[in-house]
Amino acid sequence: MSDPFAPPPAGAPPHTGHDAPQRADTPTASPSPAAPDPSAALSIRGLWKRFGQKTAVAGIDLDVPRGSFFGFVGPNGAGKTTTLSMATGLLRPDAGAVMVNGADFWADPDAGKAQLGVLPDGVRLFDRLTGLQLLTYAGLLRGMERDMVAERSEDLLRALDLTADKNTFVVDYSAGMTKKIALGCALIHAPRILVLDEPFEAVDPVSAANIRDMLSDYVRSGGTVIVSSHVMDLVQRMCDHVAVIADGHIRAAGTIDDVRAGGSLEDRFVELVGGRQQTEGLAWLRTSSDSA
Ligand SMILES: Nc1ncnc2c1ncn2[C@@H]1O[C@H](COP(=O)(O)OP(=O)(O)OP(=O)(O)O)[C@@H](O)[C@H]1O
Repeated sequence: MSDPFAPPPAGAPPHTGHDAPQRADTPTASPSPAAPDPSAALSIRGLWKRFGQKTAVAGIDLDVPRGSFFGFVGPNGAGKTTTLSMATGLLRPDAGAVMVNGADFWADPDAGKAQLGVLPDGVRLFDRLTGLQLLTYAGLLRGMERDMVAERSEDLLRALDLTADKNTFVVDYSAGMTKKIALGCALIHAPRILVLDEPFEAVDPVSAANIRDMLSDYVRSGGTVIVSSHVMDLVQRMCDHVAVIADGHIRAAGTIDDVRAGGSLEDRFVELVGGRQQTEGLAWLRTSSDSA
């Protein structure tokens, strides 16, 4: 049997790990430096995704150690959501390999998904359910016993400060409340790996601190958290590992201390991705230039 993770021979179309159609403009994968790491919670090799002419993810390699609190950062449009979507079964890669806890994810996505709790970006929920009903639905969908679902739902509602709103329809939740109930749905089956796209966006500081504590506790007990965020200070304080992505390429990855190299993560991020404007800015926006 051929090695499913072997890079394609030179000139050959990239290995997809599944039956994705090949396009003439699909990039030829550059050989990855090594096979995926089976000891990692998530190991990615040569992952590609194109949308028309736009290359969103350009053949990245990434290892997320088990038991790590892993930050995934990058500027707008860098490829974070696309990468996380391909790593969690929401989007089929054009090429490349994804290994979750040592198993080829795209060879058996259902088995992979069972190990993951996912908070996707732009989450679409069944919002005509109440918060409690939505958690119950998520738990039952994961094959959990009804008693356990009921118990964990109450625990989650308390931890997320949503108990008072448990019988409110999700459609009537604020953006932050919606984010929190979606997070609850990702947690209810106690997965070994959590993949959270911008979990703190729109969440108030007290709830965010509670969620951080909950996630830190989860990591201490052996779970792995992968979290995308734009808030460098938060990532620096909360995570032990980080990867920086820009233009679909990984610019740096490793422990927080390795990546920030003595400075702040924010300064290092700006250095790695560039983009600070040296121009005069928007002259017409200054109140002093009132030509109107
Ligand atoms: N379904 C799609 N169709 C076309 N282009 C897409 C699609 N999804 C993503 N892209 C493009 O791929 C690139 C990467 O997008 P992605 O959403 O992965 O970035 P991101 O790092 O998550 O950005 P942000 O921080 O703004 O959420 C962007 O240029 C985006 O416009």
